[in-house]
Amino acid sequence: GESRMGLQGMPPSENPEYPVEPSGDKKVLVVYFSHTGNTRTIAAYIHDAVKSDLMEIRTADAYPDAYDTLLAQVREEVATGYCPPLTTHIENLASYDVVFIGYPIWVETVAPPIRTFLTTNDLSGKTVVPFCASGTSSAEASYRLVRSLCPQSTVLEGIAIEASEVPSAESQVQDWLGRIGIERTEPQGAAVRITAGGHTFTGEWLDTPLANEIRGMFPLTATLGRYGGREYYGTMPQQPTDTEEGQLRFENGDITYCPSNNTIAIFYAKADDPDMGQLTMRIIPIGKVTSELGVFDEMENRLEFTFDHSK
Ligand SMILES: Cc1cc2nc3c(=O)[nH]c(=O)nc-3n(C[C@H](O)[C@H](O)[C@H](O)COP(=O)(O)O)c2cc1C
Repeated sequence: GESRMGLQGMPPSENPEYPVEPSGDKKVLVVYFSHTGNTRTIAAYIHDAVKSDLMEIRTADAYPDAYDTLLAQVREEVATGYCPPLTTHIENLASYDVVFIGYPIWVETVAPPIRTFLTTNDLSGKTVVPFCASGTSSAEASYRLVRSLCPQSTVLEGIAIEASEVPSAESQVQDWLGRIGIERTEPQGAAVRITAGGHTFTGEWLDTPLANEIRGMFPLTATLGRYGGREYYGTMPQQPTDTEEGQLRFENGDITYCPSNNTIAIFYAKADDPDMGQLTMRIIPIGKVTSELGVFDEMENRLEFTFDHSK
């Protein structure tokens, strides 16, 4: 997809990675400042867990590396409420619904570049989520500052991770995202309805070239027979052309196409069975049955199945 952010003064390697569709119908941005990389690592955990854009905030003047010099400068900046100029400019900030804001705790509060970011950008009406890397300080004062700098935003519970914990904190971050209700929602495939022997199943169809080609044949009727106590399969009424290589494993519920013998199958059981969980012919997933799979065990061994759009 197109990159949705305008960047100035940043090398190409710093462009946001994988601009992808956001979580659910919300557009999410993860923006952060990091001096020694801990906040960057947490930002990556969030970016991996949530469908978001990712952007690092850079200052016009780099902070010194020497700790004492840096500490003296940061103390002064925090005491005076100084806003260091940034080279990062997010052109379409308005289009985001949720903005994660990451920073190291510096002298008990938000690192000054974030003060600049929150002062120069309008986040009103958005959901703002603070996250930070810290030493041993509480992050509460930093959250208060975030709330006071975005009074018109909904500021959610933040997370603070101690520097030494950062490398092993991915699941902690995922738990927190679940707690605050921001989780990745997988894109929903097209809803389909499958009927056989008086039963109706609901399912999702994938958005792949092959799956779409087969969906174009709906209503698709085929006679499928039970095999191995795990699947119903049978020959397709027409042969699709847009095939891929396929795979030798399946999940229960998978609706698949097998190019070697032009068959469609519904796998309903035994994905974890040491013998029957293995395939000898490659299959390509095209959809998934989302309703109760136990029904398949009780149906006749040979049946006419109809795949159609859900009405
Ligand atoms: C100048 C400076 C001041 C800091 N002040 C604090 C502090 O007051 N409380 C704290 O818990 N950690 C403090 N730290 C530690 C950082 O919050 C911690 O190392 C953090 O993981 C750095 O994140 P980063 O790697 O993203 O820059 C300070 C670090 C620096 C460099």
